[in-house]
Amino acid sequence: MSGEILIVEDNVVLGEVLSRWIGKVGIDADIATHEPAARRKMERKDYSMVLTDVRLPKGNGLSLLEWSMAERHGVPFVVMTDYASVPDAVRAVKMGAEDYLPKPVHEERLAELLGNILGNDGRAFGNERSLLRRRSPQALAAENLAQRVAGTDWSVMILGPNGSGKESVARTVHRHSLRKGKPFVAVNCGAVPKELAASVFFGHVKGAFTGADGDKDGYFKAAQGGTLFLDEIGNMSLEVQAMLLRVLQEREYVPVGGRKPCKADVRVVSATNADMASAISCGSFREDLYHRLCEFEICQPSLAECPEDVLSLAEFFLDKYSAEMRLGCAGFTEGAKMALLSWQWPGNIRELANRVRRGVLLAEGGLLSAESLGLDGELCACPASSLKLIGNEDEKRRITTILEECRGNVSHAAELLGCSRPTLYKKLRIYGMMRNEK
Ligand SMILES: Nc1ncnc2c1ncn2[C@@H]1O[C@H](COP(=O)(O)OP(=O)(O)OP(=O)(O)O)[C@@H](O)[C@H]1O
Repeated sequence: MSGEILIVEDNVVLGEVLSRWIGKVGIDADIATHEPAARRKMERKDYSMVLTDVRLPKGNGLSLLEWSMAERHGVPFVVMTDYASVPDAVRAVKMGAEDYLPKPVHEERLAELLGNILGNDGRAFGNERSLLRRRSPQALAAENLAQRVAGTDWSVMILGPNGSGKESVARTVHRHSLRKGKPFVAVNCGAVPKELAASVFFGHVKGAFTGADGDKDGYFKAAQGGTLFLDEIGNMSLEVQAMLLRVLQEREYVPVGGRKPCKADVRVVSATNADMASAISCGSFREDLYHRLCEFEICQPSLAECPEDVLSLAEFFLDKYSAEMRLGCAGFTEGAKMALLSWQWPGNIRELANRVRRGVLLAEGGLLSAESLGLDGELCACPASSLKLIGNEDEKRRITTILEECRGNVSHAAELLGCSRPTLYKKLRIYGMMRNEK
C-alpha cells in the first residue's frame, strides 16, 4: 500500500488545502477532480484512504464508493458533504463508507479522522481539542496526577488501553507545565519504520541520501522547548529504541548527513497499552530505555472502569457532532441510555465518540436510539456486557450508576448488568446498598 491518500474534489483550492493539511502529518496526497480520473488512479495504485466529495462534475462520490466496494479494493472511504446533503452522508455510511466529513472541513476534524482511520499521528496537527471535564473518581485521579507531575521536568509514561484518553492526559501534562505555549508534538512510534527513524526523529540535511533535496527538521526539532509525546512505544523496534535511548542520555542528536550536534530540549511523555513488565522480560523492550521514559507513571482507566462518565461523554459528543452537522439532535432514548450504560466499551472513548457520531447522522435530527448507535441486540450478544460479580469498588459504582438510570428498578438493572435478580440483591446486601440494612 502506498500510504498515500486520494482526494477527489473538483474545487481545486479546497483540494490543495486538504492536501497541505494531510501533508503536515507526513502523508502524501494525490488529487483527482472527477470520478473517472479517480477510478483510473485507484486502478493504478493502492491508496490508504479515499477522501471524496459527493458532487463531482463527472460522476459522483457515491458511485465511486459503490464501484470500489464491488471491485473489493478494501480502501476506507470518507465522504465530504455539505449540510444540505445529509441524506448522501447517510447513504454513504450505509453503503460502507468509513466516515463522513461535513463541509466546511475543519483541520482538527480531519486530523481526528486520520488518527481514527489510519491509526497514525493525525494528532500532529497540534490543535487543541475541546474535552469534557470528566467526573469519575478514576479519571479524576489520573488527571490530578498529570497536573501534579506537570511542574517537574520528569519523563512521564501513561499506561492504559487504546482510545481511553492517554493523549488527553499527555496534553494535560503539557498544558500545566512550564513548557506550555511551546509545541506539543505527537508521534506514533509504532508507525515509524526503522529505516526512516533517524530522519523522522532527527531530520536530515540536503543531500544526506537520494531524494533528500532540502534540509528537513525532525520531531525533536519540531518539539524544541516543548513536549514530545511518544505514543505506542510498545510497538517500537529495538533499533528505534536504541536510537531514542542515545538521544535521551546525551540530550543531543545529529541530523542525518549533518555534522553539528543539536540540543534536544524536550520533555518526553510516552504512552502504551502494552504490558511493559512482560515486554521487558521477553526482551522486546529495553529496560534502560524504560527507566528513562518512566520517571513517573500514570494509569489511565478504561471507560468501563468509569461508568459515571459514559452518559456525560455521550452527551458531549452528541452536542459536538450535531452542531457540526447542524442536526439539532435532542438527546438519547431511554433504551439508548441503558444500552450505553451496559455496553463494555472495548474501544473506550474513541468507540463511544464513533458510535455517537454515527447515531447523530442516522437519527437525522431526532432522538438517538440504541439501534442508531449500533447497540441493539448487542446487549445480550456480548458476553463482556455481563457483570462479573467479583466484588470491588468499580462494581459497586457500576451498580449504583445503572440503578440510578433504571430509577431503582432492580429487575431492569439486573438485566442490564447481565446477572439475575437474586445475584443483584446479594450484591446490594454485600455493599450495604439495601435501604433496610442501615
Ligand atoms: N475528556 C474527553 N472529552 C472528550 N473527548 C475525549 C476525552 N478524552 C478523550 N477523548 C477523545 O477520545 C478519543 C481517544 O482519546 P486519545 O486519543 O487521547 O486516546 P488514547 O488512549 O491516546 O488512544 P490510543 O491508545 O489509540 O492512541 C479522542 O478522539 C479524544 O479526543
